[in-house]
Amino acid sequence: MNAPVITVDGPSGSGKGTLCALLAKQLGWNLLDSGALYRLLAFAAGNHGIDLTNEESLKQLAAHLDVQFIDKRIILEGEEVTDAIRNEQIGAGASMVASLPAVREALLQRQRAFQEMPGLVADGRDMGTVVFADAPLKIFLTASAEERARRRYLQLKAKGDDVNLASLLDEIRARDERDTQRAVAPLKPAADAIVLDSTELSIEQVLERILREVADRDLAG
Ligand SMILES: Nc1ncnc2c1ncn2[C@@H]1O[C@H](COP(=O)(O)OP(=O)(O)OP(=O)(O)O)[C@@H](O)[C@H]1O
Ligand SMILES: Nc1ccn([C@H]2C[C@H](O)[C@@H](COP(=O)(O)O)O2)c(=O)n1
Repeated sequence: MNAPVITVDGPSGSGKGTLCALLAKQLGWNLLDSGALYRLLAFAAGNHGIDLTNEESLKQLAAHLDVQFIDKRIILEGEEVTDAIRNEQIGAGASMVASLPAVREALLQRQRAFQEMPGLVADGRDMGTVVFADAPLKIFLTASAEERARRRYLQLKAKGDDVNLASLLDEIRARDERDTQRAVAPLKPAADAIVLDSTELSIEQVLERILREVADRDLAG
């Protein structure tokens, strides 16, 4: 029997990562942060001097990406990059490499390998539409661009970064445009996804709502 999967897709800053980490912890399930793979590829491309539009080289790099996820740490080619991949520049680079079909294909099996017992919470853009299209519970988490920029601003400010709300809003809109308009696996809700707008919901309210859906489907045993 395949391990059950809960997919959580949505635009940048909608709260997917926060929610998925809480959900996986609460259920005792595995967690896939698929965006981290695209971020790692963009970061590795920088290390190797590969242009973010060079599909053939990026495909090769993606197929052989030397990465380890150890607890909450991410090690790329022997170097800890857990924090280094979490900025808007790498996010924009990730969004660029993610628009290349050969790159997406090269990362597919690596993502599917996370589907292990007792279950998987999968965070991304195409988890419910492509990677785990048979998942029994699919969530599409969204929020207004203004609220997502505000959240990102608070998050980066708390880290001590020098940030500007207007620029963050522009970056979020540009990333939304690229992620939703690309030809392959664009960001969109799966036909059978539950669409949750978190603009006016707390993290706890979103978690509670999803746990209710898990219970209704008897997914957690
Ligand atoms: N419902 C919410 N209310 C208020 N703040 C929230 C809510 N959900 C998430 N946040 C905060 O918003 C910020 C962005 O959340 P998070 O990183 O989980 O988004 P994301 O969708 O995973 O973004 P990305 O796809 O770019 O990684 C975090 O600081 C998080 O604590
Ligand atoms: N399943 C996925 C996950 C991520 N991406 C791309 C698009 C995002 O802008 C970028 C970074 O993702 P984040 O870490 O911000 O969630 O990676 C994708 O195309 N498909």
